[in-house]
Amino acid sequence: MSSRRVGFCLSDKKRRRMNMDAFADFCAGHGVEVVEIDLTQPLVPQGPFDVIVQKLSDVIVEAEHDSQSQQLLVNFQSYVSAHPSTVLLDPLPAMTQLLDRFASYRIMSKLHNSIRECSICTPPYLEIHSASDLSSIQQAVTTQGLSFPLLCKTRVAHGSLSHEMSLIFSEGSLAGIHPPCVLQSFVNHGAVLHKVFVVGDRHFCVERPSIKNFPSGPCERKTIFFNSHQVSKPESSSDLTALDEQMPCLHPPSSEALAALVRELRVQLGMALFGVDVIINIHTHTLTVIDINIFPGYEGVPQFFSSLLSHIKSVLDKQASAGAQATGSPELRQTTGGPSAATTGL
Ligand SMILES: Nc1ncnc2c1ncn2[C@@H]1O[C@H](COP(=O)(O)OP(=O)(O)OP(=O)(O)O)[C@@H](O)[C@H]1O
Ligand SMILES: O=P(O)(O)O[C@H]1[C@H](O)[C@H](O)[C@H](OP(=O)(O)O)[C@@H](OP(=O)(O)O)[C@@H]1O
Ligand SMILES: [Mg+2]
Repeated sequence: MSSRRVGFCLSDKKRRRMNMDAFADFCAGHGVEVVEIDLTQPLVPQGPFDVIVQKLSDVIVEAEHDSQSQQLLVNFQSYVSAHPSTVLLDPLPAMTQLLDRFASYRIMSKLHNSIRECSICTPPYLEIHSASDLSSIQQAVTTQGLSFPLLCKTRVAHGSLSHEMSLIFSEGSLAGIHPPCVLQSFVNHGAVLHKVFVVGDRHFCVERPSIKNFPSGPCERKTIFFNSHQVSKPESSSDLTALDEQMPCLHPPSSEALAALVRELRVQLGMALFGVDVIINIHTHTLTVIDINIFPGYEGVPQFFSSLLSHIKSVLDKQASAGAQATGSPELRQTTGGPSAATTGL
């Protein structure tokens, strides 16, 4: 197999977190050249690339209000459009939709009906688009079937501010929310989170600390403000994650249910690199999906490098055989190489 060239487009934080230099060394040993793409320089001289692995979420979010970031995004998209044989992991439109919790929660809410072989659900949630009077929010909470405690999360699902959230215990405390945001019923799950990390057709489930159980229903308790990275990182340990009373261990999610969930999400999202956060409801024992992340950290997945390289190779092999016909439209070839992933304009 001639040397394959893989470009990486990551924020500095992501590049360090992922240890991209170590991944480049790992790939070099397998005949795959990994190079870092400098978005601020012309892309053509830096290419060509067989595959580009990107997490441009920072640039996409900043492009909303910053012309320089918008130009970087336009340059990148122009390069990708002009090089249809370059496989993008993952396509920008697929990634962009997950930067908006309104969009990702709509996808999550349909899983219950699209996965028939097992029981998977998502907590009731409510989109709060703009500041509204308290009574209409309270009314909507009731009519949408949400139950206290409620979690309030920002609409933007990426970046440090997106991890600042609150646990709300009473209707009166809803006055403190800052739209645009989502309200989501808190589900007691015994302070154990199951992080499912997806890399192409492989997935890995890692157990993590999580928020403790709370009495169901409204109560006169002050809102708890927290950062999600304080409660569900491997080392997270606080009053918020320590159970107030012992409870029997819950069975982890069944491998069949996780496989069905990942299979469905890979088709729905058209992505190869994503994470799904899953909890088990302590009352119903139902597998409950609470979050989807783009290109997560894969902490606790020692197989990440080998799985990513394996996926890159499989995508390129498909590209090579599909290139033989070269009849598919360029857009269809700009996918993750996964199941008939559809791409839509940015
Ligand atoms: N509906 C819910 N019921 C119970 N606990 C929840 C719920 N939603 C979130 N949590 C808890 O809050 C934590 C953070 O929530 P969430 O994953 O939505 O935030 P996030 O910032 O997107 O996290 P990350 O990006 O690190 O995955 C979860 O790991 C879990 O401990
Ligand atoms: O783009 P961001 O910074 O929001 O991406 C986060 C992502 O939302 C998750 O919080 C990841 O954590 P895990 O789900 O535990 O992997 C973060 O990974 P990390 O290794 O950087 O903590 C992403 O940054
Ligand atoms: Mg999460």
